[in-house]
Amino acid sequence: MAQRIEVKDLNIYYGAFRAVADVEMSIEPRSVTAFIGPSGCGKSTFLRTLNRMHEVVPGARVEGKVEIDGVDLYGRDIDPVAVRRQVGMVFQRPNPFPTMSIAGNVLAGVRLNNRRISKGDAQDLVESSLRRANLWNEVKDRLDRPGAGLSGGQQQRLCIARAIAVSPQVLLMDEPCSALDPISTLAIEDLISELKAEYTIVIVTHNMQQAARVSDRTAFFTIAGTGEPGRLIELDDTATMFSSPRQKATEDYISGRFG
Ligand SMILES: Nc1ncnc2c1ncn2[C@@H]1O[C@H](COP(=O)(O)OP(=O)(O)OP(=O)(O)O)[C@@H](O)[C@H]1O
Repeated sequence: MAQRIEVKDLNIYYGAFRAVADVEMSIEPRSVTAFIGPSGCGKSTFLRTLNRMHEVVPGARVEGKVEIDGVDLYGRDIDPVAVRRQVGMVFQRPNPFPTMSIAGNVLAGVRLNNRRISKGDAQDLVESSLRRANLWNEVKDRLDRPGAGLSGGQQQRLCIARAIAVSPQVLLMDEPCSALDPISTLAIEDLISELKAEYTIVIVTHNMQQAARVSDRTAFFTIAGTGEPGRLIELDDTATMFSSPRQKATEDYISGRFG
């Protein structure tokens, strides 16, 4: 299920502004890759190009290639909606549909994709997705209650259940724990470590300890100054990045001297 992502010579624009320049990157399947770097260096922008969410912003565009198992997501015949099904996304703030039931939330993506599904299959999918998101035991007796009735951490696991219910190959997470308390954060981090057995996971985080805890590989981005594009400076095994980075800019950032 998990797939390799190859980014080739990618430049990302908002209108005339080049927000991210010249990214070359391989993202390994069945692993967690963390994006770190100072505010404004383009981590979220780059993440959103990996499932074609970037182009939802008027005037936004990319040059270059993002290949998933050799297929360019920006190829001429590629349907962006199909890409977003293949590459799921979890956002900073948990965003379940508040009045929709817990079960309805899990099935929301499947229904949006117009997939016909029998009642029995729907129940099975709700259970299996919630189990994989480590939420089943907490909600199994209230599946028909609104998603908004859950705690923030539970809502975020519900969003992860919703994302995995459509069987994506890749999961993108944009600061998925930044709105959560430490206990909920640990629950999500444990979940990420479990899910990487099946998915290619990419996570943007401002929390260096979190990058060190959950990721196998870390990519450091930075900007030279205001108005300059963000650039990928270094990508390596997380243990190497945090113990002996090759670039001085990486060392300064992770040791707290910059950013
Ligand atoms: N919708 C947009 N329209 C125009 N410019 C944008 C838009 N979104 C982001 N940018 C610009 O693109 C650059 C990269 O922003 P982005 O949010 O990707 O950085 P980031 O590294 O994720 O930052 P943070 O860590 O603060 O979330 C910034 O200069 C930002 O102002």
